[in-house]
Amino acid sequence: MDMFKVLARGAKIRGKHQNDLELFRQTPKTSFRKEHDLERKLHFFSKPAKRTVQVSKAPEDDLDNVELVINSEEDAASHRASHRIKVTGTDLPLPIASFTDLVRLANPQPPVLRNLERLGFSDPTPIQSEAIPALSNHRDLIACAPTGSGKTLAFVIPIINSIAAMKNKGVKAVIVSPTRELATQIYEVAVQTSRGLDLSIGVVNKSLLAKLRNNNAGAKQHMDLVISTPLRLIEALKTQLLDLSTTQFLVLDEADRLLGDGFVEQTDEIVASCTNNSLVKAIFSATMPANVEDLANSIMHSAVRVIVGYKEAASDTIEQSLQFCGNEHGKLHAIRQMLTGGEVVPPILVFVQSIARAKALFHELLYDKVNVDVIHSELTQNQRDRVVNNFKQGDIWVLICTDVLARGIDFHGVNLVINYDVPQNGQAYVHRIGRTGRAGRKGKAVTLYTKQDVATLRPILNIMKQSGCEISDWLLESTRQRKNKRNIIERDQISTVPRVFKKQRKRKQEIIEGSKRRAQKSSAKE
Ligand SMILES: Nc1ncnc2c1ncn2[C@@H]1O[C@H](COP(=O)(O)OP(=O)(O)OP(=O)(O)O)[C@@H](O)[C@H]1O
Repeated sequence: MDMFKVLARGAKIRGKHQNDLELFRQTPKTSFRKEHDLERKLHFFSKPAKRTVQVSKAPEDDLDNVELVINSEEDAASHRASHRIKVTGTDLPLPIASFTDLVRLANPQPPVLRNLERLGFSDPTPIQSEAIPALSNHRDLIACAPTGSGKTLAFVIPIINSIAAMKNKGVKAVIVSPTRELATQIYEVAVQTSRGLDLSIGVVNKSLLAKLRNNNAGAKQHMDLVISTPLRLIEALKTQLLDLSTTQFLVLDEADRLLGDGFVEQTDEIVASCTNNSLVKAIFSATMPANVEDLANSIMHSAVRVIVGYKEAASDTIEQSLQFCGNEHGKLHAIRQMLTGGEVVPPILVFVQSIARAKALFHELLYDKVNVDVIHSELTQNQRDRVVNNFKQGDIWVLICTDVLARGIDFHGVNLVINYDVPQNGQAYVHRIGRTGRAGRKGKAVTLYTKQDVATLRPILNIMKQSGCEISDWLLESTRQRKNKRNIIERDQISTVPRVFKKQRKRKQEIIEGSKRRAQKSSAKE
């Protein structure tokens, strides 16, 4: 079947692509293990089989009889070695090897176990195996694990377990994320995990703020867990609609973004608003530069530090490649070839460097009748939500985006990420390509580059090399020779209009403006 037709707007999807669509639409109802038996060797999601109690046998009844897998420091060391987990800190809690091991932690909530089973999750991922006991033991935490390795549940499970047992009033836990899309996604995970528990959970957005404003003073006492972007949270704090003086848990998701330029002052303000002496602070990300860790350590007390795999590495379920396209025109040609040549299977995410370029590429691909949409921060929140939902439903096959979707977003079954523009740095690269190859699934990522980009490829080549990709010597050599200060590249516009016509147009424009100026001058003299 011609992929051009498959990608065409409004196309009916049949035959071999039906399966891809199903995977894309699927929410994880069935056991991840069952679905992906062939992929069990992938270490981020595999574990030695040694359990005696299954959650499926009525979790509440089994809780007293659970035989723990990890009972000693030796067990812990072998678990850590087999999953490439490095843990440092003092007085470290033992990891858990199954969700039923939650029983040995403070305040296990049977509904949480039931909910995890319903979601098809029986075993914690490596980051969950360490973060859940650390946070349940009220330890500050620095956690770095690959994209798509389950970091969200690593903080949601212990928070839900803990706050469900707290009797005090006021906001008990706060999760901060850099974008609203991610905040909404975390909210959905928290709601699914806490079904059956009497908890009030909310995303801080305009409608929640309006509700809090219209309610009587008691309203704020009913928020147990709030999830928010920094700006909205600060708005809520400044207008005294929320008060974090009773908060016990503060999680910064995508912490290197929240503690980096653009957000650090706001994050600082939020940390300062959490005045409870027993506040537990945790930071999570797939990339954790040393300066971010230093910053985090300055506000933490004897933190547990967990690194799964290598810091700042791409997930090893992603097949990475580079494609040289000469110039900007070549890139447009290459993406057209890819999307219409039948080699790539949707759903596909395409990252570009700016909003203007996102819009321009969207119009070019629309012209090719590709089933494509675009998302960026100039759209209203409703428009953004609609685009995200359409992509999740499989109604859109190719989604063009800026870095607004680069972090955290968990679209199921994205087959390919195309970096139409080379990302600005290694971290952006790791997060962008991490939208595929999630939860043990395989994915592909291709980065298009031009002659102009070669100077900036170094960090990406390093990440690719670390993942075992073969990089040609000439490319390594050419990036070595250049000064690699990453700047945003001034690129030619994305357009099919040939350069010669553009020049003619420009010349015509200059002639018109020149004659306007001359006319203005002579009328001024008169
Ligand atoms: N224990 C588990 N077993 C199987 N799948 C899981 C488990 N925990 C989480 N998942 C699934 O893994 C996927 C990725 O999880 P999540 O979005 O939390 O990744 P992440 O590590 O936060 O990624 P990113 O760094 O991109 O934000 C989700 O679809 C989630 O449902």
